[in-house]
Amino acid sequence: MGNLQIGIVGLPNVGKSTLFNAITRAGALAANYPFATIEPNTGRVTVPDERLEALSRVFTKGERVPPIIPTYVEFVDIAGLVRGASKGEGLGNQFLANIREVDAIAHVVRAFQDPNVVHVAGKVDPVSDIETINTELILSDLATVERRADRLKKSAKGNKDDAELLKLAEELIAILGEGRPAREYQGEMAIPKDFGLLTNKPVIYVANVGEDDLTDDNDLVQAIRAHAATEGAQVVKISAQIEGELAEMPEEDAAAFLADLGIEESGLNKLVRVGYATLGLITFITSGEKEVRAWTVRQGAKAPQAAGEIHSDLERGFIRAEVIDWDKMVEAGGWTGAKAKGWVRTEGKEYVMKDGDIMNVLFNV
Ligand SMILES: Nc1ncnc2c1ncn2[C@@H]1O[C@H](COP(=O)(O)OP(=O)(O)OP(=O)(O)O)[C@@H](O)[C@H]1O
Ligand SMILES: [Mg+2]
Repeated sequence: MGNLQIGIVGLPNVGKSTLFNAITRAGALAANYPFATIEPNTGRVTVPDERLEALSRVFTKGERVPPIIPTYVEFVDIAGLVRGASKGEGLGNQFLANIREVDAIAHVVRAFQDPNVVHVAGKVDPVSDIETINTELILSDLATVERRADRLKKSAKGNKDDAELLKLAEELIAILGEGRPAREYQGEMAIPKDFGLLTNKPVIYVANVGEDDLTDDNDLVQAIRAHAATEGAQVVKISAQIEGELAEMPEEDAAAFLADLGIEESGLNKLVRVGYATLGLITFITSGEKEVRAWTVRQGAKAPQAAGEIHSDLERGFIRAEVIDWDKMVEAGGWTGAKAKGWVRTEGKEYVMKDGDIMNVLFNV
């Protein structure tokens, strides 16, 4: 399924680019004034996975250490949205198009009190901020679906598929028109990806706090959590500023720094992990002396589909797969040992992949 893509939204000056910089270390301009981000930016972060390191050690032969090829999550940073963005206020609306294709939305909410950083609404009120952004996303989707419905009205005559799409579009217009997100649509049709709706994507709220508030939830974070709970959405608490500092450090220093702050995991790792969980994604691994590589599939994916991630030939010509749990492979010390112990299973076309499976595909060309 390629890399998971997450679009970053939020009001101006809430810390989106600071977070994005931490992600890419690319130095997109983060500045203390609204609309610092005037170009769409895409950056990527590796999905942290200790299993790959353990396997790379297993398959090391003398000097030859197999390279680790992780999976990535891509983030798209856009300019802050203000009230009226969907109607052309500010710069935000033109950039919404840049996140219509992403898989999920990270909604950054300011939960730090710093009088030196200007808030566009003049006060820090996360629930009101969230509602402002969500309203703009809904209005933007409403405009998108209305345009689509207009086109469908012409093509629906005599075209059954388009007639069904028109019905769907009209149901969506009713929902969005009531100020509700498209994900509340309960009908039987799946909303096609090419509708390009924003409010149909899963949202993760990112509560951006100051470094003193990383351990205990401040009032602002509590308010964000309470709001997210009403939507069934996850909250990841981070300090975008601290993430920037962490991104610059060697790994051991970063671990010590996190311990000093009293937290176990960097905010970025948490965000990536929650993103995978929210979208129901799992990782499988291909592993040997040549390389140790992670791949992403949706939960429920069967072996041929997983093989297709590696190459379409492997899906088309799939015969069977040799599968073993990654920790069994580490214990056995390689394919030969694992086979001798009888730990390598033969799985067919109906096998449902599990997180942490190592797979070797046998196929016909
Ligand atoms: N956790 C934090 N604590 C304190 N200050 C922060 C924190 N996160 C970001 N800031 C500061 O807030 C200001 C705005 O940050 P940033 O440029 O990342 O916002 P933005 O959301 O990208 O804004 P825009 O929509 O205008 O592009 C910067 O001065 C940044 O250093
Ligand atoms: Mg920015």
